Amino acid sequence: MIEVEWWEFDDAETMAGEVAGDIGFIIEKAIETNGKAELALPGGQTPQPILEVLAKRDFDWSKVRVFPTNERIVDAGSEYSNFEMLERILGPTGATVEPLLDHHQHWSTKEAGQSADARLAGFSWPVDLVWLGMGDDGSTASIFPNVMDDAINAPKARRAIGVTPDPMPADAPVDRVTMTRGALLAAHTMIVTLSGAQKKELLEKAIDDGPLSNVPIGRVLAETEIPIDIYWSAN
Ligand SMILES: O=C1O[C@H](COP(=O)(O)O)[C@@H](O)[C@H](O)[C@H]1O
Repeated sequence: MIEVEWWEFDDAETMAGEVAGDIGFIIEKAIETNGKAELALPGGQTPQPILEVLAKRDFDWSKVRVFPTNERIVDAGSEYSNFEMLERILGPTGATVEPLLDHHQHWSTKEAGQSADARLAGFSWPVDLVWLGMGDDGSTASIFPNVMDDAINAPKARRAIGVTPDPMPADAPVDRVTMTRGALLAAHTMIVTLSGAQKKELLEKAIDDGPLSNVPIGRVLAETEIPIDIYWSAN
């Protein structure tokens, strides 16, 4: 049975302060211990207010490297890019924000996955933090329900693969690259952030179903060997 602790908040703003505080502690400890901090961060809406609070903290940001857990295969500057979002919020701090892809190249989905895999080899595994979000369908990073086998069962050494979602998510109908389950689990600390009653119910069931879960977040969390903190806000 995995070890999870839920932290519940009335609103996204209160949650942002708490999560940013906890991530700040992880960064400080990592810099103190190893002289650097390496963090895998989610895309989507939920992380943005948290990152905005975190960006106001006064670390030696030059020792912090972050990268997205997943990315949309889009041109440089696209509003769909998770890297662009991280760069916009954390770039001004002086942290190094690493893309999973060279967005100036025109990759096939498979090539994009291979390229992301090669880029991820440049980090020190396990990384200090893997932070996950969750979609309405139980997806996490860009591991989607109907097409999750390759990411869930990837060879241990494979950290990223290309993904064609089926169906395509309406809010960003493009192919992706995602960290594999093996890479997502290679972390000193793992947290999940989400909001809304429907997602809470879905995640509780996914955790209860464990390795038999039919949604990606359940299949990923079922294999964790470290305690997981789950931060949830009602809205
Ligand atoms: O598309 C994505 O969405 C999920 C969930 O995002 P949210 O807006 O519901 O918080 C996110 O975890 C993933 O990294 C992102 O690419």
